Amino acid sequence: MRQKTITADEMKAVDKNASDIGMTPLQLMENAGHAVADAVLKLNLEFNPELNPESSLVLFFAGHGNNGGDAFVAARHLADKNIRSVVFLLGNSCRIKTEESQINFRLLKQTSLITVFEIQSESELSETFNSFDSNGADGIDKTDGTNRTDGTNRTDGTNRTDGAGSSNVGFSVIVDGIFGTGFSGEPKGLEKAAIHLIRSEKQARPDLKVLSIDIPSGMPVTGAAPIDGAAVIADSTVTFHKMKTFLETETAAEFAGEVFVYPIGIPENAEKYVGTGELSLLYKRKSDSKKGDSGRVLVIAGGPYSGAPGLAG
Ligand SMILES: NC(=O)C1=CN([C@@H]2O[C@H](COP(=O)(O)OP(=O)(O)OC[C@H]3O[C@@H](n4cnc5c(N)ncnc54)[C@H](O)[C@@H]3O)[C@@H](O)[C@H]2O)[C@H](O)CC1
Ligand SMILES: [K+]
Repeated sequence: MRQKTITADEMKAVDKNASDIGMTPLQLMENAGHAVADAVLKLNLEFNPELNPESSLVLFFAGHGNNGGDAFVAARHLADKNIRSVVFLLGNSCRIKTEESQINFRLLKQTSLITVFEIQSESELSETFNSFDSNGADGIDKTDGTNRTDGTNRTDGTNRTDGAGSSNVGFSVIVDGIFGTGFSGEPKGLEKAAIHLIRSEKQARPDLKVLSIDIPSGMPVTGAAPIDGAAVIADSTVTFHKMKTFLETETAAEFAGEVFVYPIGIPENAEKYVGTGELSLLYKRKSDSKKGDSGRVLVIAGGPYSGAPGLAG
């Protein structure tokens, strides 16, 4: 499996092989998130944390899969460069699916430059977003040095001690970590609302940069057109390890923007040798399948060694 472009399923198989030989999912997520932070910095060359650390704010939309986990890591790496981020986790943190994503979510609370909101409903999404949109960084309450993830009192713009609102700081970059390669079907509810919000904000503010992690959320990994066109339209997309087949489609040309491929430290042997990852690529038979349901095999054999071909039948 050493071709230049790979599918989402093949990427999962490589991930599994990498894990089997000692490259943990946590390490891969760390490298992926670091790559996203790097891409954000390249996207917005106006960030100048040394001269003016308050000049820019990045808004992350995160879902409950590892795509959201990459977003958490990226926010932490941006904080390392003195750049403030706001993270909108769509739904409750108890729904975060994987251990590596949970670990990185918890780490967000250890950094004062990151503010986290666990968004519970569509109305809360627009209220919280508008508290930033119209008044700069008004949604951030930093008096107690902690991040508010409790679902209370987050849109009033009061109790600021740092004057962030008066500088009218807005989001200069939105990072889309809602859905990655684990997405299927169609976006609904809060996720769908978030996708529409990102799209309408981009339309209203052409200067705003939108960066998608791995794939624009809502775009099918088959490369097919999104249902009802409900996918993020990004200025750029950061994908990992290798170019993905779905990012070379006509749909991607419409939604993904410029595509950057970042290495994330997958060891060569994870792809060179077949491992347990390949098992996931095998055709899955139905538990009630009968003879012939899963296809037919033509055995061409003969000569003195007829036992094996005979048994194959
Ligand atoms: N080697 C790599 O490429 C690495 C990739 N990483 C990142 O991981 C994601 C894939 O993560 P995964 O958890 O498998 O999938 P998602 O983040 O897309 O999570 C989807 C989440 O949502 C559920 N879901 C699916 N469809 C729907 C739907 N229509 N509505 C609601 N919910 C839905 C699904 O059940 C999942 O729970 C990859 O894209 C990269 O960003 C690693 O971090 C590093 C290695
Ligand atoms: K995404």
